[in-house]
Amino acid sequence: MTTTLVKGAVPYGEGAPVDILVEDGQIAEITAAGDTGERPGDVIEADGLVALPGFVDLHTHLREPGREDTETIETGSAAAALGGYTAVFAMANTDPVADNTVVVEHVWRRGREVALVDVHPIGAVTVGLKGERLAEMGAMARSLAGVRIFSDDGMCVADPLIMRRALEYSRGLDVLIAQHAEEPRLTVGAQAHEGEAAARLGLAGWPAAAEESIVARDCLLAGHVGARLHVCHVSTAGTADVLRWAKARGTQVSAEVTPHHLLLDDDRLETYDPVNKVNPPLRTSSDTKALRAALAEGVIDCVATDHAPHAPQDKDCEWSAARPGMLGLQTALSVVIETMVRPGLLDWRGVARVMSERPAEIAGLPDQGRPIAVGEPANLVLVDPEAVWTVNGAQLASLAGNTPYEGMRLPGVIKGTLLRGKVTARDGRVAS
Ligand SMILES: NC(=O)N[C@@H](CC(=O)O)C(=O)O
Ligand SMILES: [Zn+2]
Ligand SMILES: [Zn+2]
Repeated sequence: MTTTLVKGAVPYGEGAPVDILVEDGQIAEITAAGDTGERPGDVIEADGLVALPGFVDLHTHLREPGREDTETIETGSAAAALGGYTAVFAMANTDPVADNTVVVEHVWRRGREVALVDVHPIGAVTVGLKGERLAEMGAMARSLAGVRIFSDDGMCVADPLIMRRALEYSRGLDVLIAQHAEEPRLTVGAQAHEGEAAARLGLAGWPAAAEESIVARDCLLAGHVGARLHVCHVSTAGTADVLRWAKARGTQVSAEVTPHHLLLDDDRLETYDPVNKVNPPLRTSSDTKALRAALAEGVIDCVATDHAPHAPQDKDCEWSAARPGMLGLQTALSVVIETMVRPGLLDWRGVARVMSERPAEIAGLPDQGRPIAVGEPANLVLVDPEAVWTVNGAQLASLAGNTPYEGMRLPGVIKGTLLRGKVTARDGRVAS
């Protein structure tokens, strides 16, 4: 039997510190700090640390297979563990695309071998992400990988009839379609959010309505066929309004926002530094404000990183040639503290809700996002809420270094992550 004693942590940052005894992957005892006698096994000194359920990321790009020069399942899993994650969903836009059982089973198996975080492959909705023919969703759902989320992320399922059919199948299979909402006809050649900043810099604009119109359409389609829908990386105030309306009329829709869309805005364009290029683009400061409010309110259900590693040659080039995307796994919590906890929009219970509980519920993971209570799986993250750190892309576990937070001082340091009782990260190092 493996035993770990977490000493002096404060679950959800509420009340008196406790000792949490973990045995065989489960929380076996919770007692007032100091009351637990000598125990054999590992001890984690967690005095004053906030204990939260391990985070669940519904949107991660791990780049294996195909771009192992930028991230592998192993390096991405390390970044996830260091970021406090105990489960991640790996997007299907790999090379080859995860549109068949061979690829999703590879990702699943490799994730198990690395064993730093539960890696759940997302299957593609359409063959090759082309938006033309549905992929074999049923076969992927029934495979060893047990795929439960399907997405063409990177591309929008733009054809309304294909989207309708996908939603109908998803209902029958009890899986979830996650849409990258972007009407492609409205974003041809687009480089940045369509607004003042892009106009001044002469960058082709990416209108908010390209996102909002697809979200509205998909909510109507999901309601019509009685399916669930998940909206990836919500980036505009208008999308939050559409979601509020759809939820009020009973649509089964959930949505995520990325840390970068909560913190950064199109003021960043002034530098022309492609590290700030991302899809959907950084919007205006009034959008970030509306997204924070929508997350606090529950109109946006959760935070997902859209961790998108890119090689230097694909990022350190002229703006129009650069690939969109930014790293996110190791900075997500700090950005959520900065944008949501410090301004008083969320307390630690709220952080647990948006980073762990809601994503686990949306994905249907029975053993993640669970309460910190006796008998529950020991998926835990220990956070020093007062500590501050300086982001350095080269020191992050990802193979790529494209963080938009380079040099920024951010609050909140992750001191430990436990996956079913096994320590996966401790004091900034991945457990071997
Ligand atoms: N977010 C991004 O800018 N890029 C993602 C694709 C995506 O999430 O749409 C990627 O795969 O690089
Ligand atoms: Zn996307
Ligand atoms: Zn993505």
